[in-house]
Amino acid sequence: MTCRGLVYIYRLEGYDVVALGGVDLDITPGESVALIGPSGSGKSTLLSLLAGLIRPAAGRAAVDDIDLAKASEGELARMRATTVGVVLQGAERNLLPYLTAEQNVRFAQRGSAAYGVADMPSPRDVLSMVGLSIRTKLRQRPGQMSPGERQRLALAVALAHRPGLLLVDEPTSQLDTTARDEIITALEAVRRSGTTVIVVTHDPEVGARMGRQVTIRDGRVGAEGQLGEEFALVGRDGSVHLPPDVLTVLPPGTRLRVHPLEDGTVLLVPARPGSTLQSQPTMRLNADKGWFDTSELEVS
Ligand SMILES: Nc1ncnc2c1ncn2[C@@H]1O[C@H](COP(=O)(O)OP(=O)(O)OP(=O)(O)O)[C@@H](O)[C@H]1O
Repeated sequence: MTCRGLVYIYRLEGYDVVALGGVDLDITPGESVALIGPSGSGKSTLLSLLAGLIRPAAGRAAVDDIDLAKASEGELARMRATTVGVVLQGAERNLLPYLTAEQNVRFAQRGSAAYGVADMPSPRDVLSMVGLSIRTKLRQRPGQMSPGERQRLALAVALAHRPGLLLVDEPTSQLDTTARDEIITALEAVRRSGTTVIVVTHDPEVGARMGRQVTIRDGRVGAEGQLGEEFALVGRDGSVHLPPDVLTVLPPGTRLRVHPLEDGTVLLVPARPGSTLQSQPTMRLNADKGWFDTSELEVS
């Protein structure tokens, strides 16, 4: 999955909302990625674009070999039936209320079979991956299930055709910690099966359990985390989104002097009148590793 300079604009009467202002992102097969970031930053919009539910206003987005800007509606519907599984926010939106759990999965498989997908797992196997394969659960309708079970059923429906990419929007909102942990366990099982997982989440625990965390801020990729370490990214235009803790020291609008040092470190020093390195907060960039080390922030 690749995005280059991806832009999306909601056109409202009288004004436009730029939800994505140039997203650059590559996700390789088998990765599990959490899209995190403040409310309104563009996470759900990015997920909807990757699902082919809305079209980019500019830039490029591709899932496998499918160009999401150029593909026809039919090609996008085929993509969702064959290679991508989508779980929209709110489990109920993904389920048919009058069908049992097993029938919901079977119904989704019928849709994929119409597009030529063969060799799909049995509904029980799919439901087993999300921990819902006991006999009583198979026969329950969504309305008879707990909120966490409904959410896991929505995951199963999205996984029914064994997609290579699973897109999930806020799977744990309004769930208690037990139900949340069961969702995380299910997502980890999906990842282990080789499916790429992209999850929009506000839940730090879900974020931490995905292999990679991508922060979306103001419609762009703001920072990345991996193995507990946060990375800031230099964009294609040379801009850098600073992590929130750094922004408290170097707020938006701060003019910076940029000092590349011989050891590969770059110092960012606020250009205040009469400032010296000793009297100003200084940000240190490690050019070799490409990250900001916030622990080296010198505030004197
Ligand atoms: N249907 C819509 N019409 C107009 N503006 C919208 C619409 N959906 C989202 N927006 C705006 O686009 C921007 C990005 O919204 P989006 O829902 O993608 O953010 P988000 O990071 O997913 O937020 P949240 O975490 O609250 O779900 C916000 O400014 C939002 O108000």
